Amino acid sequence: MAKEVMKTHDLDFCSRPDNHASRRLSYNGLDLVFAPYEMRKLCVVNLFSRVQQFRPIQEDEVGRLMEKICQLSGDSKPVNISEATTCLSITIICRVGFGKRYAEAGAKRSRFHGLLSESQALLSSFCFSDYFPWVGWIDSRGFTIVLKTLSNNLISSIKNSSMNISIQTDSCYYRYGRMVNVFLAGTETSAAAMTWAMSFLMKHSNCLKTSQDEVRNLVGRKGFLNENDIQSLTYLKAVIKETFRLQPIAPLLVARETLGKCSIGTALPERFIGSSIDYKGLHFELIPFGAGRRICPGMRMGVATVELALANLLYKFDWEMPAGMTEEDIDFDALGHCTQENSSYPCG
Ligand code: HEM
Repeated sequence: MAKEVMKTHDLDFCSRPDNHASRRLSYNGLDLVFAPYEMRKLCVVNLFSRVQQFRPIQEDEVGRLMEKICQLSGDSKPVNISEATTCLSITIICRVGFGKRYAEAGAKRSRFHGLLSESQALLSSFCFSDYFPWVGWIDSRGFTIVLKTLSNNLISSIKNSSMNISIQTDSCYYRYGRMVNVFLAGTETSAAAMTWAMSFLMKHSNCLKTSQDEVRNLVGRKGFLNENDIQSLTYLKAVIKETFRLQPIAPLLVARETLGKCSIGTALPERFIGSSIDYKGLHFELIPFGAGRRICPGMRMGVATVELALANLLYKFDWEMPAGMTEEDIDFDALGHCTQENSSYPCG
């Protein structure tokens, strides 16, 4: 693959619609090249589609999250769902992809979290920075240090396994670029989906009650829902689809402007009960993961994380708005963003 450093200005990004084109991101001569085909192969064939590989990890991490929330609720502290779900997504991706717990990355962990937030914020304001290049780019060096450690683990585990993937070692930045892309694509998306779904349920208390009744009646006193239990949760799955319909994650994370006002109907998960409409790219009424050749390669993993976490959050805890707030205060037109400074959720 041809690699050239783009220096038109400090920040440059190139993405062509061609399916096999590379995506290139440069900062001060540091070249990150994303090759969609290889990235898909990394995601789909080798890592994130191996259900048996990520299931126990997801269950373990969701279990740890429940324990953390138990502690917070025992101390009567509010839970920052956005931050808790971001920690959950990052930790699962680190463990599945790199065999390492995000929480065990020590001092680098919080730096890593900050870098992800920064890069996400920057991608969201992408057009703005085209016009104002002085806004700067994510701390690429910081990202490189963390991802170097993580991706070296990944590379040794791939080399020691029977996975059929060729690792290019000619440019370490080339490799890290692909890692950054998978991280950005896989963490904020799943976390945003969980946060929106919880916000939806908090705003619609009748849906919250129906979902909770379904989950609790199904498992009784079992204590924890696993992947097998999830398959029978018809109503919860409908709530997740309705959340995808009302708040399609990817277009909301990357800024878009609509040409006109449009109405998307009332919030009603029941519309999906008994309906064949699914999000797997075959029904264009609902395509939160895209469709066709470029459909999200992390769809199964993303959905599995969202379903498992939500089911257990609803099973284990009774939820209410923080003191002084009502469901009318939940604004579905805007997504609040949590920063490191105001975070209260202890990761790990
Ligand atoms: C609920 C969670 C998620 C949602 C809503 C979501 C949504 C999307 C969407 C809409 C796209 C663009 C598809 C297109 O271009 O037509 C995409 C691409 C992508 N997603 Fe996801 N995603 C999620 C989770 C994940 C996870 C967990 C991973 C990886 C572990 C992942 C990895 C990727 C990658 C690598 C791409 C780029 C694929 C390409 O360019 O060919 N996603 N995702």
